[in-house]
Amino acid sequence: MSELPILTCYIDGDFVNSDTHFDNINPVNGQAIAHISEATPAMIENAVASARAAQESSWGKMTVNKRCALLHKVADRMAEREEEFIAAEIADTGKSLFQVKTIDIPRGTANFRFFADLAKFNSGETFITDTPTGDKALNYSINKPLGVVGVISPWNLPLLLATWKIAPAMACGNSVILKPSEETSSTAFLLAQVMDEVGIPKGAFNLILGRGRAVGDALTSAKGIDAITFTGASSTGKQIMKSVANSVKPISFELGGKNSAIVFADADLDKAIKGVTRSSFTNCGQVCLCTEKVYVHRSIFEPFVEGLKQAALQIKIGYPTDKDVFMGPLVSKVHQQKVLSYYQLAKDEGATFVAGGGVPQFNDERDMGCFIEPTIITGLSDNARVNQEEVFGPICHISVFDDEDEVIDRVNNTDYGLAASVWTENLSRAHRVSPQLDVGLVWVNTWFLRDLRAPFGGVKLSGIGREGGKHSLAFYSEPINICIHI
Ligand SMILES: NC(=O)c1ccc[n+]([C@@H]2O[C@H](COP(=O)([O-])OP(=O)(O)OC[C@H]3O[C@@H](n4cnc5c(N)ncnc54)[C@H](O)[C@@H]3O)[C@@H](O)[C@H]2O)c1
Ligand SMILES: O=C/C=C/C=C(\O)C(=O)O
Repeated sequence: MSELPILTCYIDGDFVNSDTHFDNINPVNGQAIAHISEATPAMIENAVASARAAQESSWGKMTVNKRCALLHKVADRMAEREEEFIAAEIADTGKSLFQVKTIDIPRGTANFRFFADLAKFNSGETFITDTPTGDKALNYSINKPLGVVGVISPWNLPLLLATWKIAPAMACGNSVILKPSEETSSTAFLLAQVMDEVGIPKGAFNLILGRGRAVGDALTSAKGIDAITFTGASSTGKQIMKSVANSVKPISFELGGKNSAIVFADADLDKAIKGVTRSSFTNCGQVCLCTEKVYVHRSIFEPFVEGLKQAALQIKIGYPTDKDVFMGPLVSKVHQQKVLSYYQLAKDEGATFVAGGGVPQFNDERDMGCFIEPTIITGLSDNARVNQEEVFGPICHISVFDDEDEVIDRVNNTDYGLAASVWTENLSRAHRVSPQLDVGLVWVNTWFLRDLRAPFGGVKLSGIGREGGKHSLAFYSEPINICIHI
């Protein structure tokens, strides 16, 4: 084995290596930066047994105040090790230092702090009941943990999305087994170190590393898993549904999207151009909320297209830690080839390329990486494959529209239903249009502005259920109603 570090699993309070490894690749230059130890079936079984034991004793029986105090300590320790988390997230994903410092890592700690506070208010309901015989009964409910929760997270916002599930699950008294994406194991491994350093009881948090089909599938089909919370592609969600079907357990799905931005004639044009630049190209377009379809009113179509083109051409692509870099590489060679295949499909479908369409040349090690140009296209129908399928890369298609009802119908013409953004200075229009969009999240004159108390999730192929605030507490709890005849 080379001198590269080995990222191991964390099971029953121990860091456990296996004899199966695969390389962790830096997408900036295609170089291996670590070996990942892939969990074996026996290790997964041990993780489930350990999680069950902890949930039935040390962790599940701990008072909510003590549990939440420990989760605040996790956040404290993550903050102390912030620089390591930043470096690890960049090494795995290639995303810009700006984004990692302002979004990914701060939300990792914020997720723990938010739910460590909120879980103390995870209260039940009480009813005084008039009985048919004229006396009374007291109905009250209490919230119990689900038990052992399998957490499966994606590679695009690795720490943010893993802790968005782990924090409420653990705050509600569940034990968790985290299976992060095989592309991005590093911050999950650091999180396991933090859990260990803080003294989270063994088994309350377990980490199993490895590939989706092998390890993820084993986790979802394992006996002793009481619920699955998953964020990832809709196609994977379908696989997981089949895998858990025989056991009938709660599932929380945050899946794919094919999100639109609508720019009305009365929009603030500069604000809309800046906003759609962010919503199309942030994280190299690898955010489930990113805009891949832009609908612009005919009266401002030309100036908008030109403005977005200039904004795209000014995007600095390069090393994640270089000054002013907005876009690093895509997460992997496989994903780069997938996105480039959609660029080719757009060409084949007859799109006009307003900007981008290829791979930037650096004439250095970065040419071995997974870089790609931010791309703007026009001229395709709404039913073109590029306009129906999720690309999950830095590309958007701009279409012209004439009236409100038309554009609402066109935005809803998709099997997905995650997010949309509406750009208008007309208050009535904002409130009239937003509820008509078949999505879970609408932003007006902004994008990806988050309140952790708000419901987060999608409809149709974009998911099942909501995360955030009381919605997370509800998913990770089992309400029990108790009726006392007075
Ligand atoms: N709705 C949201 O909040 C949200 C957030 C981020 C990403 N996503 C979606 O995720 C996708 C990109 O992420 P990705 O490529 O990591 O998704 P993915 O579905 O390929 O993988 C997600 C996770 O599932 C695991 N996995 C893969 N196959 C599995 C199986 N058969 N059983 C169990 N686990 C399995 C992977 O190892 C990974 O940990 C995009 O479609 C994006 O839209 C959605
Ligand atoms: O790529 C998808 C991003 C999801 C973001 C969140 O779930 C969040 O901000 O809580």
